Amino acid sequence: MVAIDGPAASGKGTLARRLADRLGFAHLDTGSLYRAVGLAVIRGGGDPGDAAAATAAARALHPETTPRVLADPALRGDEIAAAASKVAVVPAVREALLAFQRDFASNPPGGARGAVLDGRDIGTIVCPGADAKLFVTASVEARAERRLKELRDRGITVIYAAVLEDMRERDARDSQRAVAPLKPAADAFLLDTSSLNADQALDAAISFISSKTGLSDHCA
Ligand SMILES: Nc1ncnc2c1ncn2[C@@H]1O[C@H](COP(=O)(O)OP(=O)(O)OP(=O)(O)O)[C@@H](O)[C@H]1O
Ligand SMILES: Nc1ccn([C@@H]2O[C@H](COP(=O)(O)O)[C@@H](O)[C@H]2O)c(=O)n1
Repeated sequence: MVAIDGPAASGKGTLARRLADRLGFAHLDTGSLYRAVGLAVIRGGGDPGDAAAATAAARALHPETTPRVLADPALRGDEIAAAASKVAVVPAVREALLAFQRDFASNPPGGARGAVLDGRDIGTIVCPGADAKLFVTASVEARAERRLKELRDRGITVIYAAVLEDMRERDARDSQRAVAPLKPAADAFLLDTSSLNADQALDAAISFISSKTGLSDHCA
């Protein structure tokens, strides 16, 4: 099992998807779970900062329906990212989402031979016994540039300064919260992608994972 953590737009999701593909593992983007809770609160007319509403929404997610909920394109907006980081500070929300993540890691769906989970607390809390842990990072400016490009490619009008400010706010909320803050596990491999493209990041991750676990390409 491979655990990948890191801040927003560091490239951890891209890396996790590509690694899972190369290794023949199932992939879970755990940020989508928090986004689903934030979206449910907003759709219910509530405030993502309301701990009771967030807890009720997290407890209402059921394993059988969760895969469909996680595929909702409405999860991808920046408003939902901010809502996700607000519900994520609530300990009862995190507790409610833990079993689904751990079950995915230990029983990967589709008969996959392993799992890659990416998020903020995978190596520290969700799967502290992971076979390999990576902490993917990049400068906040590089991450804001990436997110800006991504949003503009989707036809969304946005300015760099606003994206940078959102990124800083989310970084602060994620790394300063009391429960499961964003931080590298003591035994994580630190991968700074500021000056790496996605292929270079994948190569660096594969060589770390191979040295740590002996796992190699699914196709090799
Ligand atoms: N190494 C890289 N170099 C440049 N751009 C990258 C790199 N890796 C990913 N990207 C691009 O940066 C953007 C953010 O990447 P990605 O979604 O993988 O980040 P993330 O850490 O999962 O973000 P989030 O936590 O917000 O979901 C995407 O548009 C992606 O294509
Ligand atoms: N393991 C995780 C994953 C995510 N979060 C929170 O959700 C927000 C959205 O995550 P993305 O990866 O989709 O950007 C994120 O800012 C975190 O607040 C989390 O707490 N733990």
